[in-house]
Amino acid sequence: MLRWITAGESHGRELLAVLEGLPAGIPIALDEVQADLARRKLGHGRGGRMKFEQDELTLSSGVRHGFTIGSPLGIRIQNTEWPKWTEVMSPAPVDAEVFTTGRGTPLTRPRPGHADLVGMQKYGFTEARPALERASARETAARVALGAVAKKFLAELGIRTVSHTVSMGEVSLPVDAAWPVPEDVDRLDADPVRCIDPETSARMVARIDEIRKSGDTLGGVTEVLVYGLPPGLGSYVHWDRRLDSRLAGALMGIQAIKSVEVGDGLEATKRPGTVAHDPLYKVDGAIHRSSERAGGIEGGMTTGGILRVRTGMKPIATVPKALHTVDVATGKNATAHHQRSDVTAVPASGVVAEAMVALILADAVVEKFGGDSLREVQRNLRSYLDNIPESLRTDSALVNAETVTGDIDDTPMGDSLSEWRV
Ligand SMILES: Cc1cc2nc3c(=O)[nH]c(=O)nc-3n(C[C@H](O)[C@H](O)[C@H](O)COP(=O)(O)O)c2cc1C
Ligand SMILES: C=C(O[C@@H]1CC(C(=O)O)=C[C@@H](OP(=O)(O)O)[C@H]1O)C(=O)O
Repeated sequence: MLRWITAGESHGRELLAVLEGLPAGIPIALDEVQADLARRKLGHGRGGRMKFEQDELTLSSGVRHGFTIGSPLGIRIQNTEWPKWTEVMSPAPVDAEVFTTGRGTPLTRPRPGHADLVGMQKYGFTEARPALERASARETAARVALGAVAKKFLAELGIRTVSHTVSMGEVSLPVDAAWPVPEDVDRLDADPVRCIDPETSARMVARIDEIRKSGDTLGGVTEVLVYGLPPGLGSYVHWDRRLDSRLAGALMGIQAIKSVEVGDGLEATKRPGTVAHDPLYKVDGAIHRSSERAGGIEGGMTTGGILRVRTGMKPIATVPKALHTVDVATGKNATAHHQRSDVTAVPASGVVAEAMVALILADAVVEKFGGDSLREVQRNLRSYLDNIPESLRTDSALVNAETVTGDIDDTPMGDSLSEWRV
């Protein structure tokens, strides 16, 4: 089992992350983890902090001479602005009253759409600072660092991820646009909104500029695709072992994510069954599918095809044209407090989603193939694939159903199935 945990406030000293359960022998280079952190800061529409935040990374434990050693992997990411925040965020005791009121200007006008108000109610604060500090998506830097390590592990097994932006507000990628492949990662990262189609990207950028000028914010949808997965990660036997359940939980755990779709998702709910699934065909000695509508998961398990999941992000809640709220210090109607903020973080949310998907898949790999060293995992994976009987072997290459020839056996199956037919 793989376990991970993060700690750290947005304007605290640093973020901490621990990943436990990885096999030994995975090559980890600091600059590769750092590169993933840099990808998360990209994207047209991000705010001032992303320009100067350095994401100063330290690998504190679990890696020796460039390889994991099987012990918990510890990561620290220092916050560049800490010197400016040492007093407001100081862990040193001041006096009893400061526990609830804090130092610095008290934030008593909670922002709708944030953890501000309920955080105060739940934890007993009289201002929003102690709640918003941890609710902030600054924490996603720690998850992306862990995800970078998980991706290195998966890459050693031939499993590769890519993510891209599907829609920005009402501007969407055409439905027939080709899916990105891992070779597109650099091109996507170089695009201002991480969109595969230049024409749609330009429209998304223009929409962000328009929204910024009007003092508003935008949400959107990103998609993660994973190539090279074996069939059988996850399981149908129990709800919490289903891979789609685990992915959805992890993705919904990203700040501001409000929907998760697997494969054709909601689109598929509008279609009849004949055009909603992925029929099977035997061609040249292997079973092929003719479509990838299910998103590479059937019965809570990977099919061996391309895994495809989408996450929908709500618009940033710190709206410059401030939303209506109540000042809880005076009891009067007011406008929410506003500080520097992103206009949109949809492109960054795709990079975070990629990290969460990689962590869940790495966990599922450890569960299925076990192993204390990378070599052992690789051996177990090979042996599993080699032992799938000839008659059940699948090939992830799609076939064109119209070109499949030969007789179709449509006689009813044995007694047990025909009994259902009543
Ligand atoms: C990468 C990323 C960056 C974000 N940046 C901001 C931001 O600059 N300002 C803001 O108000 N919310 C930002 N958010 C969203 C808030 O953290 C989120 O809306 C808040 O935690 C409440 O959302 P929830 O109800 O889903 O928890 C960001 C989210 C992500 C994933
Ligand atoms: C710091 C990051 O994102 C932050 C997420 C965030 C929020 O409210 O979620 C608010 C902003 O922070 P600040 O209030 O300090 O400007 C973003 O910059 C980051 O992604 O590394």
